[in-house]
Amino acid sequence: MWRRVASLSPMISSSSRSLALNQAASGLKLGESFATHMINPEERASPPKEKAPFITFVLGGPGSGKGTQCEKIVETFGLQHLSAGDLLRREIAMNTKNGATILNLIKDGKIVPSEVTVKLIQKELESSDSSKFLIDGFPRTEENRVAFERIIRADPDVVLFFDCPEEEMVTRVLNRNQGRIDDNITTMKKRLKIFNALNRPVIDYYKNKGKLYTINAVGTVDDIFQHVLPIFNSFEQFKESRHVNPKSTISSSLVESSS
Ligand SMILES: Nc1ncnc2c1ncn2[C@@H]1O[C@H](COP(=O)(O)OP(=O)(O)OP(=O)(O)O)[C@@H](O)[C@H]1O
Ligand SMILES: O=c1ccn([C@@H]2O[C@H](COP(=O)(O)O)[C@@H](O)[C@H]2O)c(=O)[nH]1
Ligand SMILES: [Mg+2]
Repeated sequence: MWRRVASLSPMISSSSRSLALNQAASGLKLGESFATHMINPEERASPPKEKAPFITFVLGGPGSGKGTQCEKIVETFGLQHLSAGDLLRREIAMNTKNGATILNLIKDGKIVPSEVTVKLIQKELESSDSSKFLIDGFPRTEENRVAFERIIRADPDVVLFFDCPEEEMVTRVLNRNQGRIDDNITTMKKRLKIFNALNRPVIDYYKNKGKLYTINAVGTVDDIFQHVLPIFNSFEQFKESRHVNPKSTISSSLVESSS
């Protein structure tokens, strides 16, 4: 397990410094991948130089296109995609001790207890070699958000919100055809209610923190991705990692940032 470290390095951004420091202290795989060099005895007095992970939360209503856009972000910028819904569905498929409870909650469009979801995300973060993550469909509630901060001890660097009209989301979900237990009109109505009641306050929270990028999620997949590109391009660490569409530069007026 990661453990807390009291002193904070000025080399690490406030957003994710606890995660990097805790991982570095634990000697776990993720911590190793963030370390920029091995520490020799002369360097022990210097502040640690571990790089904090870059965390993006991907929010939006059911069927707004989060997963679809995440695939494109992964292709272009190489972040690791962690879909909270997929992690929960994997618990069901593997028939774990929480599987049956999770199935009933998802069937009903309800939110799985924070502790369960955050622990699944934590396991993925800890076992990953990546330092850049897209956390898709999480946090769903203010309680989820607080639990993530408490357990992972990190904040997102960027929050994407795919803003899509309800009728469009309903059409997309009902046509998805991937055999999801919650892709039916009854569950969809419940999911929309829960999205408006519980997820919108999270979106507002990040808007007030200046971390929210609202993207108009209507149009073709490629059109929408053109709104996503400039967001990642504006971060130094992604300029180098682009391996698709290297010439594509899009006016920042296409995207509305609250920052
Ligand atoms: N821009 C788009 N135009 C039309 N259909 C789309 C668009 N983007 C995604 N879709 C389709 O809509 C459906 C929902 O998309 P996706 O699974 O990416 O949404 P999501 O936000 O991840 O949904 P959920 O929250 O239910 O997981 C999929 O069948 C996908 O192929
Ligand atoms: O953080 C989360 C994410 C998801 N759920 C439950 O899973 C379904 C489907 O999630 P998708 O992100 O749309 O794949 C969602 O309706 C919730 O029931 C969750 O509880 N917590
Ligand atoms: Mg999805």
